[in-house]
Amino acid sequence: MVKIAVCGAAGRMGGRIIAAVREADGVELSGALERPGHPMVGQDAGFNAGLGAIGVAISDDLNALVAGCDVLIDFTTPKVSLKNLEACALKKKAIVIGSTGFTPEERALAAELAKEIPAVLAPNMSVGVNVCFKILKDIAQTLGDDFDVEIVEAHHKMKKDSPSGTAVRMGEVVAEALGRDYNKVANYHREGICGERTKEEIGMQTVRGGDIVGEHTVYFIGMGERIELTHRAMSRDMFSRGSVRAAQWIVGKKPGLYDMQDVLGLK
Ligand SMILES: NC(=O)C1=CN([C@@H]2O[C@H](COP(=O)(O)OP(=O)(O)OC[C@H]3O[C@@H](n4cnc5c(N)ncnc54)[C@H](O)[C@@H]3O)[C@@H](O)[C@H]2O)C=CC1
Ligand SMILES: O=C(O)C1=N[C@H](C(=O)O)C[C@H](O)C1
Repeated sequence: MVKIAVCGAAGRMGGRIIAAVREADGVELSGALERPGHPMVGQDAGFNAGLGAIGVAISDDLNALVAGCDVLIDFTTPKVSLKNLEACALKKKAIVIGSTGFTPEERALAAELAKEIPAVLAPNMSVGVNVCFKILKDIAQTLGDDFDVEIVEAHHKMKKDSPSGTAVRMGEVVAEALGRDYNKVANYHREGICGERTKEEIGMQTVRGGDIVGEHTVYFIGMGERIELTHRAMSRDMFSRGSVRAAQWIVGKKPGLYDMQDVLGLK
């Protein structure tokens, strides 16, 4: 039985992950964590999961929570996730991180810390998006430089980071397939007389509003034809089920930084 602790327990994802743990076989919820001072600290973790009382109180004691689990699932913020990664490394516990908005420097720190423990870091834990990551590489390589690439993502009005981690990863996959450096060719901002589009750039556009769960479209725009690859999430439950699947997979693996394509065997 894999013991899973959930960090960000009062969050939009935290509640769904707690529900997914309770529904899954072979795992149990060993703890739920929230930031110190959060109003739900001390309350039953089941309430945010829509389950009623499940007998697990939300704690703010990170070290105790890590000590009591086999793996921590963390959907919070990059800075919090890095602290949790450090805490898990100290206690040799596995971690699954879904947080997005990492800077390249923060991603490098995560990779360094993951030399001590097995860790999954993935901007999107749905099967569908990870299949998209796989086929985007083939589409980009096949079409080559004659098609302009633009990525548009849309999310709910509460999302704090932009563009989404999923959109960035899609851009990275396409850039790598085309022999480009994503950080050099990503274009996040077009305003005023900005000149003609260059062949190499990858346009990154963001839509925020309402309760959109998560939508991503990659456009391959040629002269006279266009290919569009779109993924639409209608529920957070495929992210939460994916995170539990990652948690079951990562326990016992060799130290290192893995992603959801490793978990799903898509590499
Ligand atoms: N990888 C994936 O498949 C997905 C990733 N995400 C990402 O997950 C992150 C969280 O998303 P949401 O749940 O919508 O956000 P949210 O804001 O609803 O939840 C985050 C929770 O973390 C808590 N938190 C903050 N500091 C903490 C600390 N020090 N210790 C414990 N808890 C702390 C907050 O109080 C909050 O309850 C975002 O970065 C989002 O982009 C969201 C959905 C899917
Ligand atoms: O914040 C969200 O909600 C989501 N964030 C992830 C991202 O930034 O890619 C994944 C998903 O799109 C939902």
